Amino acid sequence: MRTIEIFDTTLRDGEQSPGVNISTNEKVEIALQLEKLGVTRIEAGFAAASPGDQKSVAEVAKRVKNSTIVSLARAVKGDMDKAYEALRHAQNACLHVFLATSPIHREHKLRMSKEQVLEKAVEAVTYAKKYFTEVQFSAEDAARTEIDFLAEVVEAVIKAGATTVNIPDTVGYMTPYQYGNIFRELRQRVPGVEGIRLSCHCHDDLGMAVANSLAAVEAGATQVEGTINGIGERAGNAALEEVALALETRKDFYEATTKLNLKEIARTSQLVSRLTGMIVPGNKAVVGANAFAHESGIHQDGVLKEATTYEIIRPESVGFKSNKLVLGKHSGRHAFKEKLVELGYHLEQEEIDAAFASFKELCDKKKEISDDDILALVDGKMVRGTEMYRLESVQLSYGNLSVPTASVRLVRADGSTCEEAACGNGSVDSIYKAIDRATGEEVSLTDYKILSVTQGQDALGEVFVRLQQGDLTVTGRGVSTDVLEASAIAYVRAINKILERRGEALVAATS
Ligand SMILES: CC(=O)SCCNC(=O)CCNC(=O)[C@H](O)C(C)(C)COP(=O)(O)OP(=O)(O)OC[C@H]1O[C@@H](n2cnc3c(N)ncnc32)[C@H](O)[C@@H]1OP(=O)(O)O
Ligand SMILES: CC(C)C(=O)C(=O)O
Ligand SMILES: [Mg+2]
Repeated sequence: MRTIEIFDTTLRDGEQSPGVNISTNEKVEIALQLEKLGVTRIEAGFAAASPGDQKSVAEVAKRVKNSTIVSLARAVKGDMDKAYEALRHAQNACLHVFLATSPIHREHKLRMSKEQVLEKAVEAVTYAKKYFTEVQFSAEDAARTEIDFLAEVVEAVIKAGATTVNIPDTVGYMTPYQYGNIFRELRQRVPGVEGIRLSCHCHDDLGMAVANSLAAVEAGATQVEGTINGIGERAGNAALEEVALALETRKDFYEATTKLNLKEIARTSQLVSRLTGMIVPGNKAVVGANAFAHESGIHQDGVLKEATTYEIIRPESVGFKSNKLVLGKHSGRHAFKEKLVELGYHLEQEEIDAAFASFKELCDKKKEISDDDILALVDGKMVRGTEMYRLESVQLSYGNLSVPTASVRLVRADGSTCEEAACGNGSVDSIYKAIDRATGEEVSLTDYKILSVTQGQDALGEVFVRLQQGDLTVTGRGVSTDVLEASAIAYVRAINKILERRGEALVAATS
């Protein structure tokens, strides 16, 4: 049985999903969960992309001990230097340098000849090897590259010291048969290929990312790259949970498996979904809400008699399990903390205390507290850096014949308060106009979603907003039993993120 290594790029390619942007603290939270899931490599970001990305890679590198931390870099010395700086504290680090090799990219994007691409790839790997033992080279758009040239590049970068060579299907163009053949050819023709990791990286433009990754494994790939829930640029990347479950469930066929702790899959998927705002569709394989639900009578009858009639994966094997701890009004801090650990959180005492206080408040409003309630609560209370504003109160005057008017009171990081009122086209609009006035920020609301986190009349509502200010796009999430309060919390959080990006929150807190 071969062991396939898992390279997770949720924090890099996953964050390239349009509209997604994850703060440093959120990235650390996801990375710690990925470490628990047992991924071999975590691509924490693209350090040269922005100071924020460099900081995120560095923070993840400091906190994660059992997975190798990777930063992406172009074949540019400045990019590699920034990656080196960010990865200095990692227990195990890997530089991931890429350069496109396909004719389309060579001609139109890089404007380089084959010879120049070959020379630059070798030069980049040689430079990276001065600082890193582990260097991964990716031939971007490898799948649309002439096979002779691709083999030449792979051979040259191996000679220059690359320890992993990745063959991405950057634009999701391949069929499984074609993609597998590339790996077969490279295995046959490239000297030295048996001594390195050969990696696949698939995109889902034609819905074949997972099938292509599995075809690569069949043809000799030793590492699979992808993201949790398949998030990523355009249609996304190969969903790692699907790859892992396909290998596990069909190891009779693939004769390969991963070292993932599969029981952590549900938790990881939920965490990534919450922190990115990318909602997992109900029918999504492995982690969708319906993945283990049976609707029709004949199926229900079969499952009641013997689960394997209609279930090829046991829900418990991927971490969908029944509650062991039932929390309520009479629970104390120990049980609460235990529940947080069970749900996959690694919170500081300050964060636990804040979440526990809200939990007790919620107990007075709700009879039963479900895991989803706790997840929503904790997520809302996670301390994410210095927050410039906190919503203290929101009041609304509304009637079907009058103009809605809202007043809000915000508390600044230094303890001072600001209060404003405004009219709007609807309740939410008036709240948002009042917050704009109180903060003095001009932003555009580009997305607004309401979800019910839990069920019943006393359900928690979750609001997700996306705001734009100039080039900045941020998201915010708020949870409350009242959707208008949740709307206000989400909006204030998004504004805090804008301020954090502009560096103002930090200045305000330290001045
Ligand atoms: C397939 C992938 O997922 S690749 C990763 C994609 N991810 C990202 O691009 C996110 C992060 N990117 C960024 O923040 C920015 O693009 C930066 C900071 C890297 C570069 O920004 P800018 O200097 O403004 O350049 P811009 O993005 O407009 O253009 C990219 C430049 O890099 C060049 N380039 C692209 N890939 C590579 C590479 N692998 N090695 C060297 N140069 C490259 C392009 O040809 C272009 O060069 P040019 O300016 O001489 O025409
Ligand atoms: C940077 C590379 C590996 C990439 O994401 C791609 O080619 O899709
Ligand atoms: Mg990619």
